[in-house]
Amino acid sequence: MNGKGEDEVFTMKWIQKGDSARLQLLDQSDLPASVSYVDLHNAKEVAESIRSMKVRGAPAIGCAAAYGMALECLLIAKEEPSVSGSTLKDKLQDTKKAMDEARPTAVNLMYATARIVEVVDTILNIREDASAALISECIVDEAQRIFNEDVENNKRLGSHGVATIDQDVAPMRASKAAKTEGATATNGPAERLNLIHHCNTGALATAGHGTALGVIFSLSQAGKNLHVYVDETRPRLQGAKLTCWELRESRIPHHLIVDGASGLLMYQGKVDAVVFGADRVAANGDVANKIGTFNLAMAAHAHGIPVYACVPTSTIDLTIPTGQDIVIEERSSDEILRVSGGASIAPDGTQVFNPAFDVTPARFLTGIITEEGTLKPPFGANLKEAKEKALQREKDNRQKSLLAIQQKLSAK
Ligand SMILES: CSC[C@H]1O[C@H](OP(=O)(O)O)[C@H](O)[C@@H]1O
Repeated sequence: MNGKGEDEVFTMKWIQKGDSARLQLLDQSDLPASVSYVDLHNAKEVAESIRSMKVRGAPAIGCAAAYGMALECLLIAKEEPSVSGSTLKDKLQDTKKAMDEARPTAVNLMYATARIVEVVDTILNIREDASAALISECIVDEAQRIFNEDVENNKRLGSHGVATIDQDVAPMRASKAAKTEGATATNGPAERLNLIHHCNTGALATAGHGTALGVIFSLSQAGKNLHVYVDETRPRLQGAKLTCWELRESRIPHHLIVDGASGLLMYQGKVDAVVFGADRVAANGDVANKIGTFNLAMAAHAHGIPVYACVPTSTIDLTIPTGQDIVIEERSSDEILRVSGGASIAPDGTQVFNPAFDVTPARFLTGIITEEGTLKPPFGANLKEAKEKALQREKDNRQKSLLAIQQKLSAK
């Protein structure tokens, strides 16, 4: 995950020979016990991998979905080489609909599949008789662009995060350190920066580097002395299983805690800031994220501890006015009743409510760290500006790919 050598673990890899392709996907449900991969050959297999959380994390889900659309288009082009552009578009829209239903809260999924359909529109507007093979080539290019843009955006987000922590948090840490005598058992030396992180938002949840964990990696790479309290994050335990695995790989000091321990740590003055990712950000700055985020942010707010949502602009959904309008995915009872699939922890017949996400009202956030910079309240106007900047950047990138498409079209 840290970009070293051929044997490095990767979240997903596109493998194509001629008109045959597969998506090699790290099966995250096996971590940390084992590192294993699955080969996916069509959109249905990708959608099932998203639904069963073999791949999870909003940006990673978006990248996988885009590749799933590319797999499907290649298969259609192979089975029906003379299919018309409009028929192909109809089939891909059906594919998008099925893919988008795999996990309804993470907007990166719908954002990515919409970009793929937009490419088809772009091509057909240039030449309505474009072949399915050519359209497939352009869709593969767009899926690769979505993947590569996510890695670059996360690194930019990480550097904004370092600047924000230096500006907002380090002075508070320094004044606290002046009052603290000696190191504490978990916090380490007084000058060390102690963060709480929720769920998993690292390279495993994205195309690379990560969002909130990406800020932590960037702080470490900048030589900051830091330590992380890792929320285990019930019920799927992404913190315990995935974040601890990534922090160990990166040799960043950390302690695993139960989600309910964050309040005590704040009460004891052991927390300098709280960072987490997002699955969808509404136009007013309300943040949908892994269940437990709201309680964490509220406790931090009550203690005057800075709270940052770390969000690529692809996760911002300006069509959703407030968090009240965000669909919250509910998952199976067994995720709560059976820890890692073991025996039930509650009496037979116990009723279960298992929302996978909650919504943190914008008023509990100190900032929203994006690749376009760190946004402070009032979030509405600032989110709109950041999204517009990102969309312009995407349009510029699309323009370059449009030129490449036109060259391909004229060469055919
Ligand atoms: C940068 S990942 C964003 C988000 O995705 C995770 O959810 P899940 O593991 O269920 O896919 C978690 O909410 C992260 O904060």
